[in-house]
Amino acid sequence: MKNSSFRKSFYIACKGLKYAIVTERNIKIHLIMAVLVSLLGWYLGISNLEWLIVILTITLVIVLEIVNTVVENIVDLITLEYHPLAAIAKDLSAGAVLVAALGAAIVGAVTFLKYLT
Ligand SMILES: Nc1ncnc2c1ncn2[C@@H]1O[C@H](COP(=O)(O)OP(=O)(O)OP(=O)(O)O)[C@@H](O)[C@H]1O
Repeated sequence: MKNSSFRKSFYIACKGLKYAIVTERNIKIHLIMAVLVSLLGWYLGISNLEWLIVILTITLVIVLEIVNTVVENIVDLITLEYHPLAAIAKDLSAGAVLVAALGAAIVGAVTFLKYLT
């Protein structure tokens, strides 16, 4: 019973991830960037600690992009009419992704530049 419920939760989570990847252009871009950054990390032989930081950073950006999609869908469910609060909610959510992406760019620069110079 518990196993079957865990399997169902896992299936539902995978369905959500599939939806995000199929419908969200930005998530596709983040995933392609994640693969490229991982290949670069492997090529340059970055340390275990650097891998941890890079993986956490990639995870943070992708998780926030998924949460941004959640916010957009909930706002659209509440109203498709123009509403200033809808704009604020969506803009804040997009702002959170931007902060994480800027942080990721800094992490990437600090981690990789020393191997490339
Ligand atoms: N109901 C609304 N009322 C007011 N402004 C809105 C509304 N829906 C969207 N907006 C404005 O349009 C912007 C883009 O919203 P939209 O839902 O189109 O996201 P998107 O362009 O699909 O984002 P992403 O590219 O991250 O998927 C929002 O950040 C907000 O400023």
